Amino acid sequence: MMSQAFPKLLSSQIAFDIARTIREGFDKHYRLFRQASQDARRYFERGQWTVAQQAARERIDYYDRRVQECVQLLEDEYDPAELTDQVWRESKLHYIGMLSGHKQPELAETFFNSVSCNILHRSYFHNEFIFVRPVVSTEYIETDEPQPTYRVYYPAADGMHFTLKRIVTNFQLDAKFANLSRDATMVQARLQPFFGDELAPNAQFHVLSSLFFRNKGAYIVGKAINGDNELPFVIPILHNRHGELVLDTILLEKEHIVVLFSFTRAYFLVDMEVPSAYVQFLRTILPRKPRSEIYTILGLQKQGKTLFYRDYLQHLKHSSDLFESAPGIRGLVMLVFTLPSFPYVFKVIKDFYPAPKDTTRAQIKEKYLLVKHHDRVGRMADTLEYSNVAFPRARFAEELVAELKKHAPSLVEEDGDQLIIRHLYIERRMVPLNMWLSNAEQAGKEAEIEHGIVEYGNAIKDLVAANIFPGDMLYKNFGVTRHKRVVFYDYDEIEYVSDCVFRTIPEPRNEEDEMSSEPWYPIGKHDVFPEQFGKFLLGNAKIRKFFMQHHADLLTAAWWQARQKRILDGVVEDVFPYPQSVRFCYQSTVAPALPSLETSK
Ligand SMILES: Nc1ncnc2c1ncn2[C@@H]1O[C@H](COP(=O)(O)OP(=O)(O)OP(=O)(O)O)[C@@H](O)[C@H]1O
Repeated sequence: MMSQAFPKLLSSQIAFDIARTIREGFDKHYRLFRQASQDARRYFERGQWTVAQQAARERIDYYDRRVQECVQLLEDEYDPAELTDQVWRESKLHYIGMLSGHKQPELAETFFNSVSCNILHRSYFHNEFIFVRPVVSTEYIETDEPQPTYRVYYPAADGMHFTLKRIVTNFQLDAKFANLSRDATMVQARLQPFFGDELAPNAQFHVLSSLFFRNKGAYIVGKAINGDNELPFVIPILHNRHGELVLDTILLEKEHIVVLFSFTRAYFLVDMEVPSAYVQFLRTILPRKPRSEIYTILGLQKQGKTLFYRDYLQHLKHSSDLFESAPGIRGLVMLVFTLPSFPYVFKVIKDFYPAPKDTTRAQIKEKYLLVKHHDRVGRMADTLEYSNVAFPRARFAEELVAELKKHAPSLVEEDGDQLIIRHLYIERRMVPLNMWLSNAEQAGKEAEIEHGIVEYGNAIKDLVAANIFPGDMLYKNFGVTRHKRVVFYDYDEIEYVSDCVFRTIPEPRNEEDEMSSEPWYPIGKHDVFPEQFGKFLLGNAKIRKFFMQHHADLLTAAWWQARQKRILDGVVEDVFPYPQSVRFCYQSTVAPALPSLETSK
């Protein structure tokens, strides 16, 4: 039904000017956002890894900066008294008009919300002033640029080998391939079971026109079609140790592709004129991934956050279960709750922390921000940060309300039938590793215990490669994902590996030292004694067995010191977002002909 307040005429010049200022603010944002992806390509071509990492980090803040700039412009220009409800209502309508023919209308709408909500007080949030739902359709938006969103190739007409090479050369990377023909042969061999000996008349490849850049890789994303079958694929392009390009593998397993786009990784840099078209394409290869997560992994995290919130509100409407404390050991600094029917957890920073925690809310927020900006290497969960979230009070278990009021009174407010939480983080729910291990133990599943421990050690090693020391390494601080990967989620004690001092415990000087229950030697603020990790981690005999078999090195200061030295030497480590076993250079038949990427740092 049309709102009664819908204006017949748009009469306010201010409303028009505000809409134009916001649109110009958004267009500037998106221009810079695309520029970052174009720069990423150049850094990749030249192998400038440190610069690339830095630029990827900086891009995360572009959005908030542009919103702030825009808010500032409007606040400088107008008296708050001029910004009446009528003006905002008209601004929104002008804005809708300005988005006709726009290539990123959904993002521009979100930008409007960000700016207007920044200026308006919360109690003024009103459906008529912001975009609660998308108004402008993103269906069938076509790019005006010479290259379409995806290119189509026909191997039956052009030959499979030629087509595969063409797919790669069409990206026109300004760097030499070591031996593209050899790599294309490997790709062709992996695709052989899909295409068989005779191609169907409709055999084709659809390949997204822009490369996906992240860390030291560039990824070709597409799908193969043959008859009624579709096969999504991703081809990572890397540098070998001579700085030449190689196709490292072709990922065809659904699980490998899903994990590549996981919420535990840094965002990709992809140059897209029409992002919604990329999202639509990616949904065909990742059908279970919500659109919110796809936008996020493409670096459009504000859009991801907006869509997530819409999904969440809809879920809330269509469910009836209660929010309750998350299963597992309660945190000392975070109060964690969940809605069983919804696969996420909500984390609130408590007001008080018992010893030995020595931190503040500001420091904890800083650590979460650090993780947001850092390469999460597939081992740290991404978090969405929200302010002033209104929950229906009736959906909260009484014990949970009591816990919230007890542990975070400053953040919780009851307002009629709503419970408002002033600040929280939302992240994907996992099975806490301590629970996973004890479930496996009870069920007598040794292989699962082994898997959990191997993954746990690998998670720590990947984090270390990314210069992250988890601080608190207890199993309860790690979770197991749907894909049975172990991921870290407790960030309040995180440190950079480069800032730590890894030490061996000194030999006791005398009998008194030996008998002392407290350390007799001085301990610095950043000192870490890896020999002591065993005390907390190896109480269980089965866990101990597997740990010592696979990760005994984690218990020696020497291992940590060696890793730290590489970081201080400026080495950017390779962390592969797929198993080593699928890499072409691991295929014994061709291994001698390929350069070893293990050493290509
Ligand atoms: N993403 C998640 N999925 C499932 N459970 C989670 C998740 N994050 C946290 N939890 C649960 O909440 C508990 C506390 O979370 P977290 O470790 O983040 O809090 P904390 O206060 O920082 O903990 P600590 O006292 O170890 O510092 C975990 O032990 C786990 O049981």
